[in-house]
Amino acid sequence: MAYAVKELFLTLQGEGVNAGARAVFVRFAGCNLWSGREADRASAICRFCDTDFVGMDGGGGGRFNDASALIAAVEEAWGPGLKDRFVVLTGGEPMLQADDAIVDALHGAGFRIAIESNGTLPVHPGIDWVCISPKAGSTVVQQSGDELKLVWPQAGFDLDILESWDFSHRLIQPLDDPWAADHQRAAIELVLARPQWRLSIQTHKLLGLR
Ligand SMILES: C[S@@+](CC[C@H](N)C(=O)[O-])C[C@H]1O[C@@H](n2cnc3c(N)ncnc32)[C@H](O)[C@@H]1O
Ligand SMILES: Nc1nc2[nH]cc(C(=O)O)c2c(=O)[nH]1
Ligand code: SF4
Ligand SMILES: [Mg+2]
Repeated sequence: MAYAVKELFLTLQGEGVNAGARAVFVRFAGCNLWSGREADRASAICRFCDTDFVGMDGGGGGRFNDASALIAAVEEAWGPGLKDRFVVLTGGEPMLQADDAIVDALHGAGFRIAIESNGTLPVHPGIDWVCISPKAGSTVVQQSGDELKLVWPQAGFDLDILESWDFSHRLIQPLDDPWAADHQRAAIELVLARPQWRLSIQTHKLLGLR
């Protein structure tokens, strides 16, 4: 199978429990909750996306004709060293494209694989670190994993129900938009009221990382 990748780059994981870790990011093109076109944003299921995932024209992006071509690009981005290799599959929605061939090839090259997914598709069982970020108005079928990362505020979620899902870590990530300061305060209030949750800050934005 061929894979459509918007961009592929080495950075530090900015969010969640693994924040600060060196990682190659593979941003797959396309999402099932928004077309990515601004004209469609207001009618999309997911309306607050901070990411351009349309096309294959970003740095390191392109069409990769098979898994070995994609993994070669991931290895090249990682650089020298076979230990502690770490890759994050994101997008867009990575579960539209992440398949056995990619998971097997990345594991074969010694990578620990994390994913950032909206949870509307079952996550590949071979993935080592599953981060699910649910979106109001979608049906979340992947209700287990390593971290549940809820962008906040988001109307339409019952936190008692989310707390019953099977995740090792629960994080609240303030919505980044023109009212971010208000959302940060709301997120802090939520964590102060509900100790099962922790705050996730998008540190790459603060640090000027990609
Ligand atoms: C761009 S998404 C790609 C992965 C997948 N489609 C998803 O939504 O989880 C990566 C992460 O950014 C979060 N995110 C997107 N837009 C955001 C925003 N405006 N503020 C804070 N987090 C945001 C998502 O919820 C998700 O956790
Ligand atoms: N540095 C960095 N960390 C991230 N964590 C999740 C990201 C994403 O867009 O999925 C992201 C991203 O785009 N950059
Ligand atoms: S589900 Fe993820 S990639 Fe898709 S529009 Fe929402 S935040 Fe963006
Ligand atoms: Mg991002």
